[in-house]
Amino acid sequence: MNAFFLKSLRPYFNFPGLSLPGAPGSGLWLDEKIDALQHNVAVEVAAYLERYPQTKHIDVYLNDINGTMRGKRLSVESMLNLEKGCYFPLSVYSMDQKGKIAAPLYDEPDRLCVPVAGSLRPCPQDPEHNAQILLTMKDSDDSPCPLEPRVILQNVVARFHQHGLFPVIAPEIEFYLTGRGDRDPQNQGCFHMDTSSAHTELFDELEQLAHLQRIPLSGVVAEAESGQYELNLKHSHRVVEVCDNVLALRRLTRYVAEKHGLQANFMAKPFSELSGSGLHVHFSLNDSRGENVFASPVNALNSMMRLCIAGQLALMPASVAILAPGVNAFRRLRKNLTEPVFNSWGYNTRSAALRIPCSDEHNRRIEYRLAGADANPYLVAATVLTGMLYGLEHIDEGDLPEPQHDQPDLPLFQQEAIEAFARCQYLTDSLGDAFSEQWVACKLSELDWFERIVTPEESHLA
Ligand SMILES: NC(=O)CC[C@H](N)C(=O)O
Repeated sequence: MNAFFLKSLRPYFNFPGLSLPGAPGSGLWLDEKIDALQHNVAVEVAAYLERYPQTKHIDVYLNDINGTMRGKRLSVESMLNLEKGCYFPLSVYSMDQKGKIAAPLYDEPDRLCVPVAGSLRPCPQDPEHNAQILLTMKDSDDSPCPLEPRVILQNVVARFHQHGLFPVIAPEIEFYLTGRGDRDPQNQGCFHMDTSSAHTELFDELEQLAHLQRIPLSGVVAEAESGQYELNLKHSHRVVEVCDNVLALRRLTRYVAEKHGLQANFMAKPFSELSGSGLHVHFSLNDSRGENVFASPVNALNSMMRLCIAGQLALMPASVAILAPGVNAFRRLRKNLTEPVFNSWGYNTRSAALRIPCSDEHNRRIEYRLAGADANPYLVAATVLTGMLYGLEHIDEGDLPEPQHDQPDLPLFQQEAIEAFARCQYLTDSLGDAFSEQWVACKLSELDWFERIVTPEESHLA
């Protein structure tokens, strides 16, 4: 990390024992290192098979750039050799939302994919007989694959860790339950307790399976619209793992809904007249002792927090292309009371993209509300954290904005958002050139496909 980062960090936050550059030798850093060393896939498999002796199959999978799981089901025998990994084509990371290879890579090479330690768990479908494990792809020289969103997030998080800072995140994912004719007719608005009880069995099963999969689901809330709900995940400094869990939870929710004759819809704007669905993420920063660096009175937010807010705002126009991954996500970014159309920050307001929720000082955090429920959580976290790094590295304290609305201007159409992303070298460098090129190619290909479709509504216009 460059000297500039250190220059801007030092005056604002001096915690004892900070040794730069490199790892502080204690606290959360060590905690994660010890954990990684203790994890051994062969040991994990043996313990799993002891606990689930009836296991017949294992799903091995990668999460692609759109957050779609891609993998295969193997027989239980393959579990015994799991640590050796298996091969998938690199083009898994060039696929668009429809699974089409949008940006062909030279030679279509296969790459070795190895299991992510600690990710072996029962599959939601028939957990006694089916297991699942997340894979991570290696590049040709055995280094982590730069096109993999999980790796991209790991790299961004590592930039904080090098300086003894530990991002903490807590996601909230909105979705609609649809199916049985119309949406749930009993809905009586936000937080209505009887609304969730209309689906008691479904949510009970979701909770049980989430527990089985070690997904720390901390709440289910009825949202503003009929049939709309929000799933809350517990905050954690294991940022990458939290994002693994968001994707596992989306899959789990779809599965449980289907079992109950319904569909879980994670589109950002499934119904033109109703509120959209967001992936809101709460961000804070811990020091190596686990203390929240943002802790400060609400009317006097400290400089670290204000620099992070300013950085997030500065990079927001370029970030939209990642936070809104398709045309549908842009339909959500329109004027409405609660969707974050005001590209701004504010206290306790849901119309701002960055909201400072009510909390005590020690839980002070930024809720980043712009991403759609369909966004890839690894990329959302990597992008928003890059904004925070930008603030810490490049923004002067004198430039910190007061709470405001309608600043900065956001690109509200996908084409211009993609262009703004491609122009922002700080963000494309942070996510990696190879990935950024793939993303632009995939998104342009999806947009091209979409714009060729003639909708029935158009015929009424001629
Ligand atoms: N309760 C809320 O915060 C509503 C959020 C809104 N559904 C969105 O799309 O972001």
